[in-house]
Amino acid sequence: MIIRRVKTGVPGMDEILYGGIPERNVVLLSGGPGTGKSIFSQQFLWYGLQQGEPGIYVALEEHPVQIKRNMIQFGWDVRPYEKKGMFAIVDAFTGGIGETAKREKYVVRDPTDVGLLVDVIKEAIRDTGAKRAAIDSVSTLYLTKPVIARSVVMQLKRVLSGLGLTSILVSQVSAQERGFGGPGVEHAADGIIRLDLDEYDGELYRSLIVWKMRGTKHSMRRHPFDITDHGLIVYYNKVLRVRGGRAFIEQLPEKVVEEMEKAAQKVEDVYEEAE
Ligand SMILES: Nc1ncnc2c1ncn2[C@@H]1O[C@H](COP(=O)(O)OP(=O)(O)OP(=O)(O)O)[C@@H](O)[C@H]1O
Repeated sequence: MIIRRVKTGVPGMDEILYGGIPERNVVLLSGGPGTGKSIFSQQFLWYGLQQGEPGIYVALEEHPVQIKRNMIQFGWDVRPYEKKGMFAIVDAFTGGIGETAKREKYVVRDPTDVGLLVDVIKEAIRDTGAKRAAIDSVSTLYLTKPVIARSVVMQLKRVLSGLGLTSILVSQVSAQERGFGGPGVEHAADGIIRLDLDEYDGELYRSLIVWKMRGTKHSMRRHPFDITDHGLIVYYNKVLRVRGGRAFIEQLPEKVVEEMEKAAQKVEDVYEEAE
């Protein structure tokens, strides 16, 4: 049986994942402040929309108006897709307070009530026919109650994966923390992608590593990436190595690069044949 894959739409990322995220996987996108988690998850949804795949964005950290404004900066204007009913923001931020919030269709009055949140998410999925979801950030749901972290993620996973969606759960960790958001969460997730921003010798370097991804082979290396006016670009053909407190970006051997490219191309071919 072939595993269907969902392309992230982040250039270079699908090569690292040997073709994309296996369908229905719930992926923890973890990282410190300013590492690019929100942008990555928005790019993932935007790419889906370009492929005709509806999506939902669950906003727990930012006002929906601000999210749309941020996305436009990268050329990702979701408003026409909202009008068409292909995209929805679940507002779990405002609690329904404010004029703009009153116009939002999917408002979670009490975001600490996970049952309520799940109900609104289900409604948004039903209405849009979503195939992709991003929750930004899932850590907000259990910040003050770490003991419920695993059960929150499991509840979300049952709904999202059960309804056939492929999802990104943004997980905030502190800048120096080595983990991904707590043991319960890390094991419950089907995949973990870790984004990092580290200072070496007076300079900040962005890099990412796929820690786990059920259902597929993936690169085991730390790859550098950039954030540009068009979103993230991952250098799947390069590796970030640290020696003596200094960072070095090195080209990977041709053979390794080719293997990733071939795997990603194979997935493309399978899809083309299926069409
Ligand atoms: N147009 C751009 N070009 C280059 N870099 C940009 C651009 N826009 C934003 N950035 C970078 O992206 C960072 C913000 O990314 P993002 O909001 O995705 O971070 P995050 O990981 O979600 O952070 P947090 O957990 O703090 O919300 C900024 O700090 C900046 O470094």
